[in-house]
Amino acid sequence: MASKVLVVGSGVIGLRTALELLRKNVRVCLISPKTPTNVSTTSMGAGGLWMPFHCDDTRVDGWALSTLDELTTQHASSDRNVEVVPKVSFKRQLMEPPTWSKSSFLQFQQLDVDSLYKYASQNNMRLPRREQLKCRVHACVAVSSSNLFQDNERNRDRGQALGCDGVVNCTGLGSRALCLDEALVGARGVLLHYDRYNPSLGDNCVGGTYLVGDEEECVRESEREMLLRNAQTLGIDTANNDPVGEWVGFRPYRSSVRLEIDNDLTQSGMRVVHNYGFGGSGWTVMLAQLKKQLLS
Ligand SMILES: Cc1cc2nc3c(=O)[nH]c(=O)nc-3n(C[C@H](O)[C@H](O)[C@H](O)COP(=O)(O)OP(=O)(O)OC[C@H]3O[C@@H](n4cnc5c(N)ncnc54)[C@H](O)[C@@H]3O)c2cc1C
Repeated sequence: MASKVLVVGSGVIGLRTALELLRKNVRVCLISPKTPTNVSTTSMGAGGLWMPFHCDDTRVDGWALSTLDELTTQHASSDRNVEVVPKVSFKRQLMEPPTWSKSSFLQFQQLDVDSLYKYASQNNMRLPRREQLKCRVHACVAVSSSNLFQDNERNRDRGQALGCDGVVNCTGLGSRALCLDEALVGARGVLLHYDRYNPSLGDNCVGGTYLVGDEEECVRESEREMLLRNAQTLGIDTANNDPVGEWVGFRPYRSSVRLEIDNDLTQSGMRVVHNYGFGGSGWTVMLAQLKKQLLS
């Protein structure tokens, strides 16, 4: 087991990785260009709900269910970090009940909706409050492929200068440039926030549109209109209640999550583990994604 590890990235995946390592008495140095509570990061802006979503990796359902088990236990012990909030999903087609719908806690049910969308499903999701992820970031720096992952000599020197003997790469979509990973694409999503635009508290949000490969950073009028219609269906009086915020984010989508030891870099003397590509499910799998052997 490494004695001090450099975790790169302070989204939900980087923070959970850091926490797991700390629990194993490993010292952690966390670096990121943005603080964990910065709402412009994907993890902070996202809905933060438990639901496997647009992640094709077959391992995701298992990770999601074990995360759900742990959240259920935390909720039963009145852990205030886990909330149960209603969530309604609108579908154009009747959906097959997913495997996780059998969980009695989630109370999954299909609803008939007489609106733009023919079907909706409802269940009780849990939102881990994001205050729990506030932590001290060691240094606010961005690393680039040339200074961390490609120049092995400098990589080793840099790691040794920080006193680290391992690196976990949790840079989400940043890995596209960092690792020149062309399999990683942004899946754009738009959210409208009602009541309070305070992502550390459970606000009402509508959205989570999904468009793979769309890099547009502004909300389009057509999207806003569609989300407002959904908000109306949910009973929000949109005529007298403007959204207090809107947000565009990019899910780090990859057909399979990259969770592996980088053998090439590790041979050069610095053990590097990649941990990214969780698409629309980063929060959902957060308690289970890091394989035990990767932590050994
Ligand atoms: C609209 C929308 C709604 C969503 N809703 C949900 C939901 O309800 N439930 C759910 O489970 N998931 C949801 N997601 C998906 C979820 O947000 C992502 O799966 C998750 O945030 C990915 O976390 P991450 O830590 O891998 O990446 P990120 O949160 O993007 O974190 C990456 C970190 O790496 C840092 N970084 C990047 N490049 C570098 C670099 N070169 N050097 C140093 N640091 C770097 C960044 O600053 C950041 O700190 C949603 C996403 C969107 C867009």
